[in-house]
Amino acid sequence: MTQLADPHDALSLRPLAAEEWEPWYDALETAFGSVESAERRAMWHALTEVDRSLGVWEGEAPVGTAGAFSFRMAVPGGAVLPTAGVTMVGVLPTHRRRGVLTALMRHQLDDVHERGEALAVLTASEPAIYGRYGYGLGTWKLRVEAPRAWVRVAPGPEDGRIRLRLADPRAALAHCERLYHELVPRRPGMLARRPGWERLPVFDPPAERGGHGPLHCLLAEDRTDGELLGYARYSVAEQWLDGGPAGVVRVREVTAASAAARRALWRYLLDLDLTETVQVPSLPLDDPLLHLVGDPRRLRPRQLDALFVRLVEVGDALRSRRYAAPVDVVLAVQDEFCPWNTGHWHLHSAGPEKGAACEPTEASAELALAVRELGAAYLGGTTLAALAGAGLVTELRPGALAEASRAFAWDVAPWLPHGF
Ligand SMILES: CC(=O)SCCNC(=O)CCNC(=O)[C@H](O)C(C)(C)COP(=O)(O)OP(=O)(O)OC[C@H]1O[C@@H](n2cnc3c(N)ncnc32)[C@H](O)[C@@H]1OP(=O)(O)O
Repeated sequence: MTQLADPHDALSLRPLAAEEWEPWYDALETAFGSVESAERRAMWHALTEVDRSLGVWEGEAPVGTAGAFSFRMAVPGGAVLPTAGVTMVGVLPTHRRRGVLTALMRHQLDDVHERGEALAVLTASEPAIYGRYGYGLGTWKLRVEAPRAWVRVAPGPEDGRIRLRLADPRAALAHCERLYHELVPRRPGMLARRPGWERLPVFDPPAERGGHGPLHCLLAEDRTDGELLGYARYSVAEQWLDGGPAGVVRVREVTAASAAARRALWRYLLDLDLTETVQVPSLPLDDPLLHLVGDPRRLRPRQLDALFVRLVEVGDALRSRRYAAPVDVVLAVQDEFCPWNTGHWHLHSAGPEKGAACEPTEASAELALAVRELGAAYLGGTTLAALAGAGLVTELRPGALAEASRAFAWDVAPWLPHGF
């Protein structure tokens, strides 16, 4: 147990005990000002890793919460690394701005470090909160809302091979999860789902449908041998206006292993009878849908922040990914919250086919940046050059910025497949 330095309260920080979960989660809901459906609460209860859950307590009452999931996340080059997925962070309105969150983050990052996880990630309720703890914005997402009348996918040459079939989402789940897992290493930011997490993509309690019908699962299979080449999950809200039918399609996920399967899935989703609008809450910035439709402007894409990334162990993290181009650079890293990372790091790699080395060094720095900026650039979705343009990375040896920026960038945009 850790006492918090607060002149007025007797606040202590300690891990959660399993039987304290209900009041602990009540405190989290109060912090968010929301009440979840019984089904969602039960799902998060089942997924909570109690030994990674922290509370700040005033006597017996929880006033602050934070948890972590033991994820495995894909990084550039295809390695899938142990990663702490920070979650369930909340402080009661009565106890805000007294350092409760900072105490939770301190304890949590020390714990992540001791566990040997080089990375921590989170999605932020407000992006301004987590930079002070070293989290940088590492992935973005596109939100799309397409008027069906204007957006079409043209047929392609190999479409005859694809057979589309509707299936019960739960019955088809194991089949779809196999394909999902095959594709995880190909896109940085993808999360390999641990046992239990497969319920998330088909989670569909009636209380949360908001006027939509049940979730559907559409399978794209090879007509000749039945091999699963892609799937989509979506729901439809029926709606009738004076002018006629105006249903809304909400696409939760499109996963495809081939261009033909992807085209067939999108052609179906963008041309459902009685619907007028197709909403897609999250797509990668480089999603092929942008190139499949004749008029991408009509998709009305909006770019939003998604995953924040923190390098907890700079050397391990930088060694574990691949680099798009040869790089040999000394980084001066500043990390006030996790000072073991502060110092000069010599990063070198011969390019994407080779591994990388990253060791502490006494050599002169060539590029200076805070750990938050390394987190932002780590998955390859934000360039060091862009960060330097904002004054957040300083070039100390001419040419070092262009060299490192080319190496850190990646040709597949990182993307977080689901919230947590
Ligand atoms: C991963 C996730 O779960 S994200 C969910 C986060 N939770 C929520 O948004 C729920 C509603 N909000 C809350 O519960 C709380 O206000 C929290 C958790 C955001 C902050 O908790 P607090 O205990 O008040 O934070 P704490 O007092 O430790 O503040 C630390 C610093 O962060 C700053 N800060 C806190 N909240 C915010 C915010 N929402 N926006 C910007 N800065 C903030 C504080 O001003 C303080 O800055 P300083 O170090 O310069 O003085």
